[in-house]
Amino acid sequence: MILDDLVKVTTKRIAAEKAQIPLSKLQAKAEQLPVQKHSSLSKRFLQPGLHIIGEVKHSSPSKGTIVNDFPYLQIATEYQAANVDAISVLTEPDYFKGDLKYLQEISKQVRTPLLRKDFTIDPYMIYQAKSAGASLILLIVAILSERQLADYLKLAKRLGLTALVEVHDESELKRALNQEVELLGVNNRNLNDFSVDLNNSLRLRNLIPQDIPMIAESGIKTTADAKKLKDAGINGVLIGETLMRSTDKTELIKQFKVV
Ligand SMILES: O=C(O)c1ccccc1NCC(=O)[C@H](O)[C@H](O)COP(=O)(O)O
Repeated sequence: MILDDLVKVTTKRIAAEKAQIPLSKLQAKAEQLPVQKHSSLSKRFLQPGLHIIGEVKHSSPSKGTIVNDFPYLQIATEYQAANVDAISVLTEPDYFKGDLKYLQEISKQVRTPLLRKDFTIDPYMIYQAKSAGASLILLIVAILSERQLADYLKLAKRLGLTALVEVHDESELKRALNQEVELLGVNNRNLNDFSVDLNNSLRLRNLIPQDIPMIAESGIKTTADAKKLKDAGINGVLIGETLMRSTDKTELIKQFKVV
């Protein structure tokens, strides 16, 4: 399965990065940065309306290269001007052509909260996210043990980061809800065959307490998709490919916001 490969390459990459910048040095840097008031971000997603997380995504395992031209700073600036609630920045290099430097540079240019979109499997990556200017990190339940999930949630909280905890099915959701989760993402993409089914989000919404904001992730193409999700009580959508391929991202975001 693709997640196994992603974990493998990420483990190797992080080992190499630790050899370049030791954990102690990164930790010292991250811990001296200001801690934002915790949980204000997740609460924001509970406010009325459909919240939008726009993704800066160059490539993906399911689609290959999505766009040839990738002016990531310009894209993030456009997302901010269109008033997205957060910007997801892919930093995984091997399958998504992402880079931590995109996050670092974007954080210097925009004030919108940034999600470090990567396959978090080591606390080192959480310190990296904080140091690079992220406000949110992604924790994918499928690739974490109970212990890791609990420890990473605790570390994120201590650093003032909001964790978007991602699940794909009922059993992962159950594991997530055993923890103190403040923001839940439901991925509509089946990572075995890459098929996308928005019903995944619709089905799981009913099993998630109303006070935990839920973000539907992947495969959102049209305003009709977004409306269906909003009408089902879903608080936000994370949109990558559709925005990346759009020649008028501002207008498209405007349309998604008013479904
Ligand atoms: O996008 C993929 O092909 C993919 C494959 C394996 C693991 C994760 C993958 N995507 C990560 C994401 O969560 C999406 O980038 C995000 O939900 C946006 O999806 P989309 O709007 O369909 O680009």
